[in-house]
Amino acid sequence: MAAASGAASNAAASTNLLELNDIEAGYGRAALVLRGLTVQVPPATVVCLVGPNGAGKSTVLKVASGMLAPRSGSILVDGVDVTGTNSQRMLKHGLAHVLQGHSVFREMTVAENVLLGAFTVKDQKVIDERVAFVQNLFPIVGERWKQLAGLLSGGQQKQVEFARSLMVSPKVVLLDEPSMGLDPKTTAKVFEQVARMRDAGTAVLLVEQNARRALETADIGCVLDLGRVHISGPAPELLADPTLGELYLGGRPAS
Ligand SMILES: Nc1ncnc2c1ncn2[C@@H]1O[C@H](COP(=O)(O)OP(=O)(O)OP(=O)(O)O)[C@@H](O)[C@H]1O
Repeated sequence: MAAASGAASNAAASTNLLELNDIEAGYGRAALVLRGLTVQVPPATVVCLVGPNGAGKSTVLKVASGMLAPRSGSILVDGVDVTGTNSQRMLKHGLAHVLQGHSVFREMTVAENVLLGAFTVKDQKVIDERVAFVQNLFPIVGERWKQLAGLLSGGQQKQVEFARSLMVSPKVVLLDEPSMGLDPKTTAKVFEQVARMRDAGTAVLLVEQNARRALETADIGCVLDLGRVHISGPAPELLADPTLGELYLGGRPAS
């Protein structure tokens, strides 16, 4: 476990799909929220950001997706410097952001919701291949394809959001609190789906309040505090650390 360093800091630069290097960022004239934050996301890996309320976890995702321009530092996607790129172009570079809360359009069908994610894709054959891919990954999406999304449960709607994000064939999916508002059983299923995305080859940068549960799915954990990565390392090591458990994960690990 590394103190005050980025995730997977031993990985060579070229092996990371996303790198946020020494990022400083904040809102308007208010004080900085991120103060020299470094996070690295290798391929087919779930990296999870945990930390206290207000630590800046969602802000990291906003910077990564181009919603919020950093004041300093650099953002690399698959080795290409994309610092200062807006959110629409970030999508083209391969970063898909699944926002906090529910973002399905309830009055539209599951199909319409998912296909919205492919609005930049012109080739129908590619769209068809991706639809088959997401329907295979999230069977409920295929089963309820023609139904109104508003008729699905919260956990099923989350799968529609995941499917929509995968329609651009992203290099990295940014997931902001995917378990928000879901009961424990549904939360467990949502994390299973996150693992399935990773196993299908997509890298994930995940922000979660439900830190212990998220770290059980993640490969790498980063503890944020005071706007930078305080500690990072393999998620099982973070989970097993009694001090971290007390400070950041809501208690000691179960013995
Ligand atoms: N749109 C905004 N405008 C101004 N300040 C903001 C905005 N969004 C967040 N902040 C501030 O930035 C800081 C970090 O917020 P952020 O949402 O990134 O934290 P977080 O770690 O995700 O918190 P939580 O776990 O409570 O969701 C907080 O002090 C918050 O008030």
